[in-house]
Amino acid sequence: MTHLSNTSNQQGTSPMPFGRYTPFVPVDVPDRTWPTKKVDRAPRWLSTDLRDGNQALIDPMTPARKLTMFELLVKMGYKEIEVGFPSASQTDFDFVRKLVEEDRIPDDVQISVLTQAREDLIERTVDSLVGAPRATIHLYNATAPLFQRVVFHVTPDECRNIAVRGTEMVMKYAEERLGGIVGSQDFGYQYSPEIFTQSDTDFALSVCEAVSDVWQPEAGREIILNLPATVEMSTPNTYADQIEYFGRGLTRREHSAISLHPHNDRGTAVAATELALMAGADRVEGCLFGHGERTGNVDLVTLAMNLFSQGIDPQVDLGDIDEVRRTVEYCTNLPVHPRHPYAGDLVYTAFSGSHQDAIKKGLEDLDRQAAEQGVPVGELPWEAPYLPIDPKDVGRTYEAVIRVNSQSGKGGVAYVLKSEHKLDLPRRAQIEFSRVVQQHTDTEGGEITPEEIWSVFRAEYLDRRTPLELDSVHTSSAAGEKDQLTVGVFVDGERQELSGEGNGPIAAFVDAISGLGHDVRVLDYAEHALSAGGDAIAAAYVECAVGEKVLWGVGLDPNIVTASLKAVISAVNRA
Ligand SMILES: CC(=O)SCCNC(=O)CCNC(=O)[C@H](O)C(C)(C)COP(=O)(O)OP(=O)(O)OC[C@H]1O[C@@H](n2cnc3c(N)ncnc32)[C@H](O)[C@@H]1OP(=O)(O)O
Ligand SMILES: CC(C)C(=O)C(=O)O
Repeated sequence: MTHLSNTSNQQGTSPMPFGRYTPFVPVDVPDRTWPTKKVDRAPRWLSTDLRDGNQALIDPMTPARKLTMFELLVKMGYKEIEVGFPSASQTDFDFVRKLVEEDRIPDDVQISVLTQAREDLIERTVDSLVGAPRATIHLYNATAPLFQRVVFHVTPDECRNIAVRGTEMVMKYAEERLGGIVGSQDFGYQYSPEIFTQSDTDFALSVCEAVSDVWQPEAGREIILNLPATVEMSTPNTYADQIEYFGRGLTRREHSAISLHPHNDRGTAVAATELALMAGADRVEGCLFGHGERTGNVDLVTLAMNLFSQGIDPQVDLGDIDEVRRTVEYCTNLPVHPRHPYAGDLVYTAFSGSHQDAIKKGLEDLDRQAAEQGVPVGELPWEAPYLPIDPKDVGRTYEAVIRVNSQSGKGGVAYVLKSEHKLDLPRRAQIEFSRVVQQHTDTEGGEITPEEIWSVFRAEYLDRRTPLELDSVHTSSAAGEKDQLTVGVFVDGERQELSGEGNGPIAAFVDAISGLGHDVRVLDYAEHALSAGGDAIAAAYVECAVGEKVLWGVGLDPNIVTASLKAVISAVNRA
C-alpha cells in the first residue's frame, strides 16, 4: 500500500499533503487590458439548466419537469436555451422532438443541443432537430493534454482533427436532414474546446481556428466559440487573461461570439465570469442557482442580479425570485441554500443588533425621503445599510428583514414592534424592552418570532393587573387651575375611588395613587397614534421612578388620557 508522508513546509510538517498539487501556470499576458474595463451591459445568456444542469442531478428531470423548467426559462426571458443531449437517451431525444412537434419554441428563442464529435451521435442529434424553426448544434471535444493522453489516446493533431471532422459531419448531416439550413441566420453552430482552462491556450485557439476554417463564419453565419472552465483551475484573473489572449489571437473575430462556460470548483465562478466579460467575452452559459456538474455551473441568477444591483438591465426577469426558486427546486429536487445570494431564505434578514439598528434607520430614512418628495419608496434610488438591493425589487418583503435571536439588539426588537404593531417606542424604552427579550432568548435559546415578541411585550407592559388596574377615569380642569381627577381602580382586585390634583392628568393621577403608598415620579413621556382617524388607538409611554426603580410603562387606549394613566399603572405594576 502506498503511504503518503506528510509534507514539510517552512513552519514544519503539515498534516495536509499539499506537495502533491502543482500550481496553475497562467498564460502570459503582461499587457492585459481587461482590468480597466467595465461591464456596462448584460451579455448574451444561454441557460444550460436542461443539459449541464440536468446531467448532474441525482434524479434527472422527468419530461414534465423538463417542460416546466423550459417554460420558466422562456418566461424569465432567456433567448438561448440548451435543451439537452439528444443522443444520450431516448428521454432527451423525445424532449427535443416534443418542443419541435408541439411548436413550443417561441419565435425569439433559439434552442441548442450538445453532441460529442462522434458520427453516430451527430447523426442522431441532427435528427432530433428535423422540423425545428431554429436551433444551434453544439459540438465539443477535450483539448487538454491530460485528456489527449489519458482519455482519447491522441496526439494534438489528432485531437484537432476530431474537432474538424466533427464540424464537417455536423454540416454534412445538416445538409442532408435539415435541408441545408444550418449556417443560415436561424441555425447556428457552436464549438467548445472542452477543458479550455487546462488546455494550452495557443493550442485551443488553433483548434477553434481549424473549426472556423471549416465553418467559414461570415455576416449572418456566426460561429459560437465556447471556452469552458470545465474545471475551474485558478484565480478568476487567470481565466480573464486566457479570454483576452484568445480574443486577440482569433481571426474572424467579428463573426465569432466568444462564449464563457464557467464551473465553480474553486467557488469563484461568478467572479471569473465577470472578469472574463471585462476581457471581451460576448456570451455566458450557466444554470439558475448554479446547478451542474460537481460544484455546478456559474450561477445565472447571481450574475444577473449583480448587474441589476449596478443599475444595468439584466435582460432577464427576476422580479419574483421566490417563484423562480420554487420552480427550480421542484425541477431539480435540490434545495437552494438559505444563504444563496439574492434568493436564499436568510439573505434579506439581519439577526445581529448593530445590523438591525442600521437597517431600521436606513428604511426609516427612505420612508422620510419618500414622504418629503411625495413619491413611493420604490421610485427612490436604493441606499440602505447592509442591503445591497431592495428586497421588494425581487418580490421579497421587508417583514422578514429583521429577525430576533440572542445576537439581536434594541433596533431589531423595535423594528418588529413598529412594523408589526405600529408601536414606536422611545429610545430608552427600546433599550429596556430589548433586555427583556434578551433574557427570553438567553433562557429559551434560538430565534424569537414576531408573535413571541408581541406576547412578551404584552405580558411585560400591558397585561399586568396587580397591584393596580384602572377601571374608570373622570377629569375636570378649568383655565388657570390644576387638573382634578377621580379614578376608579382595582387595588389587588378590590375597587376603590381615588382623587388627586396636579398640573395635568398624569400629575393628578400620581397624586391620587400616592395615597396608596406608591411613590412615583414621571421622568419622561411620549405618545403617538397607532393609526389615523378619529377612532384611532393612542399609545403612551411613561418613564417613571417608582421608589428606587426607574422603568417604563406603556398604555394603549382610544382615549389619550386613559392611555397615559394606563402607562403609569404599567410602570407601577412592573416595579
Ligand atoms: C463537460 C461536459 O459536461 S461534456 C457533456 C457530458 N455529458 C454527458 O456525457 C451526458 C450524456 N452522455 C452520455 O449519455 C454518453 O456519454 C453517450 C450516450 C453520449 C455516449 O455513451 P458511450 O458511447 O457509452 O460512451 P461513453 O460515455 O463511455 O464515452 C466515452 C467514449 O467517448 C469518447 N468521447 C468522449 N467525449 C468525446 C467527444 N467530445 N468527442 C468524441 N469522442 C468523445 C471517449 O474517448 C470514449 O471513447 P472510447 O470508448 O473509445 O474510449
Ligand atoms: C461541453 C462543455 C461546454 C461543457 O459542458 C464543459 O466543458 O463544462
